[in-house]
Amino acid sequence: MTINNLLEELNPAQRKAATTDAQNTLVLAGAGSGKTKTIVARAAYLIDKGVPANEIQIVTFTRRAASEIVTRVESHLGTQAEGLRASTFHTFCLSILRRYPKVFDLKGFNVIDRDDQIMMFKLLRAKLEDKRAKEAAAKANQTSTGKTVTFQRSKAVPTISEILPKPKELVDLYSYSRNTQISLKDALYKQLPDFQPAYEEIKAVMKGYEAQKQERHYLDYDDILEYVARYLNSDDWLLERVTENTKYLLVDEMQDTNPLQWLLLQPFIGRTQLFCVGDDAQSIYGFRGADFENIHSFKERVPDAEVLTLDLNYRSTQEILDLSNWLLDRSELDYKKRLTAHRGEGSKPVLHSFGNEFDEARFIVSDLKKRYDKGAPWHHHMILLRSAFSGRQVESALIAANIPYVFIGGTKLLEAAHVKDLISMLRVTVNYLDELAWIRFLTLWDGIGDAGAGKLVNEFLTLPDLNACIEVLDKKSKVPKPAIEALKELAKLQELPEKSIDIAFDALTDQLQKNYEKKDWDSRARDFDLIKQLAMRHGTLADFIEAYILDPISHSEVSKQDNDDLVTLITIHSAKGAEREVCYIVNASVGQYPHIRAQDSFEEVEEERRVLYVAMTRAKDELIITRQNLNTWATSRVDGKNRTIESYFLSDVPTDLLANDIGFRSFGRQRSNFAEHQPLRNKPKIGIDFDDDLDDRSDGENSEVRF
Ligand SMILES: Nc1ncnc2c1ncn2[C@@H]1O[C@H](COP(=O)(O)OP(=O)(O)OP(=O)(O)O)[C@@H](O)[C@H]1O
Repeated sequence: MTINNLLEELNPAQRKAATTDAQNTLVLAGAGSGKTKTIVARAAYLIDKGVPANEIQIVTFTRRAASEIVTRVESHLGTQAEGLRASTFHTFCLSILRRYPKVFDLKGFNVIDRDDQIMMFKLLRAKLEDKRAKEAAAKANQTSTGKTVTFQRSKAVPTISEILPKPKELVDLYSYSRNTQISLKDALYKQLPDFQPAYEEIKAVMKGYEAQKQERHYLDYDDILEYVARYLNSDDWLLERVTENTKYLLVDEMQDTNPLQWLLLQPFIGRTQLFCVGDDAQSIYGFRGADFENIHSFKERVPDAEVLTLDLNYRSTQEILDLSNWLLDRSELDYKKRLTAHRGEGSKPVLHSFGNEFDEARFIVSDLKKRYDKGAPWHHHMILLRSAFSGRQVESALIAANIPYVFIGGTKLLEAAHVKDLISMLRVTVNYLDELAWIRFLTLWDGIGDAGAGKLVNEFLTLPDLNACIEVLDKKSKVPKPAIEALKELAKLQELPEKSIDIAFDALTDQLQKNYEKKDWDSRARDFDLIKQLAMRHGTLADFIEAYILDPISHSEVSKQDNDDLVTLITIHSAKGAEREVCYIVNASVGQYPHIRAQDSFEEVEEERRVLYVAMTRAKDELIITRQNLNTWATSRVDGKNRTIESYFLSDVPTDLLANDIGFRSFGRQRSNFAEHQPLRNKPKIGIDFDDDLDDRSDGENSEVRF
């Protein structure tokens, strides 16, 4: 296909965007308005105009989106598109870190993932606990030897686990602080206000975490971005090198970028043509720090920026868009959006209410079956969920009814415990200083506990290489001989990742089977074939490990065959870009949209509105919304800033927007009184603590969380 054919496929607004001469452009693209098509056309247009493909960098949020864009450009331009780069923010930054290691003074680092971080925080908490216990004992000792003894009932000193957030929460807090570029104190205030009294302890743990990362040459996800962002902002040599290879930067899903990502994009302004595409109404990652302002203030932040809008929707019928538009219209935020359906009219959405989740699941299954019996394939149907957990009832109903389905949005394949066990064995062979991988690997074996593993690892850290560690293992540990032999073999074999997986699997299988005996080992074992398929795509073991630590692929992404006829069960956060003929939004009940936990914050409620909007706009022909336990519902109220906070988005949907007469009925079983269910935790007001707002890191040296 020629570029002219491709451009002819676009509507005038899309064409204007794809062929713009503006130095910087923001394309505000409504749901289903052809965002991907426009980015593909933009890249193809630039290449056709003579821009070398390798001067164009496309940045997306998922590896899947990146490879889809490249494949589509290649299908239009063939070899002319060779060298076009599309990657996630993290992979883009990692390639810069790898290319200019001297600039960052980062020879030989290891990327650690969330699980590794959680493990580190666990260990650090334990260390702090130990220290406090020792201090308390020393104090008690002092008192008992003192001259005056007062017989007072002393209050028990709270333990660290009582006063500190859980390791997972600490990881999220740490990451939030870095991604939003706010101080730890502010992040704590926003994310975990109940833990503010433990600020000093939290700070100590975080400092310990950073010291340990440095010592062990670990980089976490946020380091990867922050190193590159800070150095690009301060090292002109680096900026020149990077921008001479990146004359055009195309950014997808701009609404999901956060302040750290903005910091990364900033130095490109003026040196690179920026072409950013996004939809503010689909911004649903605020909880991870995504910042609306990256879109709303684009024009002020980027000189001479041209802002274009795409609002002709190709996906859905007008009735589906009418309901989606209504939902946005009710917001006090101005999304300046009114989607119009290119396809014209169709059928109105329906809203069904049920007494409980079992009836709701039964309805969905029977509705699916009816449609299938009438000739609709399973893959025309998508069931949208709030969270993986909230889908359990529907999932078991699908299983019981023998309906084939794929689940997207659950645990990622490379995050599953048994897979990480195997990867830990491979990781130590890539880098023998990888303490976390050693601990995971060693504690897999019978007879090796945390303490024993810790001792061995401390010794490994003083040794010159992997072979020396293997010798120590052989002499001093309970790791069985075959596993030690396997490690030796793996040490020599770094360029055949799929073979390495076989060797590691053979060495570990008996022990893993034992460890996962009661946890569905047979289905877990099948995952290793999938891992091999992934590994085959990589030239070295190190490459494979790094790629999938950065962006763990989901189980279904690997196992799904294109010709499988399956219903899609998906979390809304995974459903961006997805579309199906028939979509079910499950459990759109009171307390779910907006979620009850969000109901005392205007910003969070608005994000919830956008979650529901993303879900609605996935449907092409039919939108079926189901809910439970509808008895009474609270109406809107007003927050401190006189903004309306809605307590239930669907409390008064105009009946003419729906096909059925929903009639608010109460349902027999499980009656609930909504008023009793509102927790309304007293979150403190959000504001900046200027005392803590250090902003003196212009030298690019320090890529750490601010205290
Ligand atoms: N100009 C066009 N002519 C015909 N179909 C189009 C055109 N532009 C987009 N489409 C179709 O509209 C649908 C939505 O496009 P696309 O997936 O690119 O939208 P999107 O803006 O990325 O959507 P969302 O942000 O909601 O995921 C696709 O099926 C696409 O082929």
